[in-house]
Amino acid sequence: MSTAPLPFAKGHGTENDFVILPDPDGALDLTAQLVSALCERRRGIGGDGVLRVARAGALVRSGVLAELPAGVAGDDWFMDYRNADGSLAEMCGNGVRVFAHYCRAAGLVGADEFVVASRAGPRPVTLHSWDDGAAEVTVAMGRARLDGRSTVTIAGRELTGEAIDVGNPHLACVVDGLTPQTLAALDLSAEPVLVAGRFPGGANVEILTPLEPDAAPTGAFASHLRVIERGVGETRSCGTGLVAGAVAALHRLGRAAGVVVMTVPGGTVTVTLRAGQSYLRGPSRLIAHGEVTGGFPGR
Ligand SMILES: N[C@@H](CCC[C@H](N)C(=O)O)C(=O)O
Repeated sequence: MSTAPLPFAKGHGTENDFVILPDPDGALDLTAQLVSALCERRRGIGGDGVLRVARAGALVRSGVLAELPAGVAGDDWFMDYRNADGSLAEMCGNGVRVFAHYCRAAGLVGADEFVVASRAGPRPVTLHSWDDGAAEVTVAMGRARLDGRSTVTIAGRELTGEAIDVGNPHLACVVDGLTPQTLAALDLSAEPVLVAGRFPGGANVEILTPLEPDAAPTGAFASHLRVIERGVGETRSCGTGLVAGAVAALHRLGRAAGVVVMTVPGGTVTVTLRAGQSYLRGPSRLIAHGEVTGGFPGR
């Protein structure tokens, strides 16, 4: 058990909130128990997940990573993402925006364009604006891969969606006739039931309204989305889920490219699909810095 104080920061991207742990040398024993205790909203700091900030090479040396993911360099800053239940995930789109903001504001990087490494590979970021508390960030999220259709049962209702890999697994369900109001009224408290064996590692589930022209006359589309995240439950936003939702909704129109303004309970982001690439643009907020005391559970 460690008694040394553990520095942390707290941030969120469209209210998908994270405990950020600076650990450049990858020395912290980040157990599932410690992650879930930190994310607990009454006894802990509270968060949908943890972002450990470490050099990719240091995580290989300390055994957290078996090897560098393809395209990642040892000196890259690596987003070691953990869900609130302590499980690992390959990617977190809102997390990358907050992670990039943290790295820039903390002086770990000296430029507004750099690469954030993740288990899903490198994710180039652009900070359009930033200060110690607020930033606007675009993340190049890579190619989102459609992988056939499947179903999910939520609160006794079966929905059909597109399985989509955004580095992590999603089932994005565009529901005919769903409006922002009827979406907001859905009870998503029950655990979604996926088809047995279809997603061996589980999946994040998105429910969204069909595309409509965005209110601003820019040629963009608009959609409203809610998400139930693997390893967390319903969250107020999910960046990879927003990309998956945009891909599924455009696919229904026979399109592989387009701009979609996506609204979630925690705010609004813009997803752009172009030439086989996906881009997620939205806000990041850093709201607190502190120290977890030595006697904290899990340490
Ligand atoms: N909130 C994230 C996704 C986090 C990981 C997800 N729960 C999983 O297990 O795949 C995002 O913004 O993308």
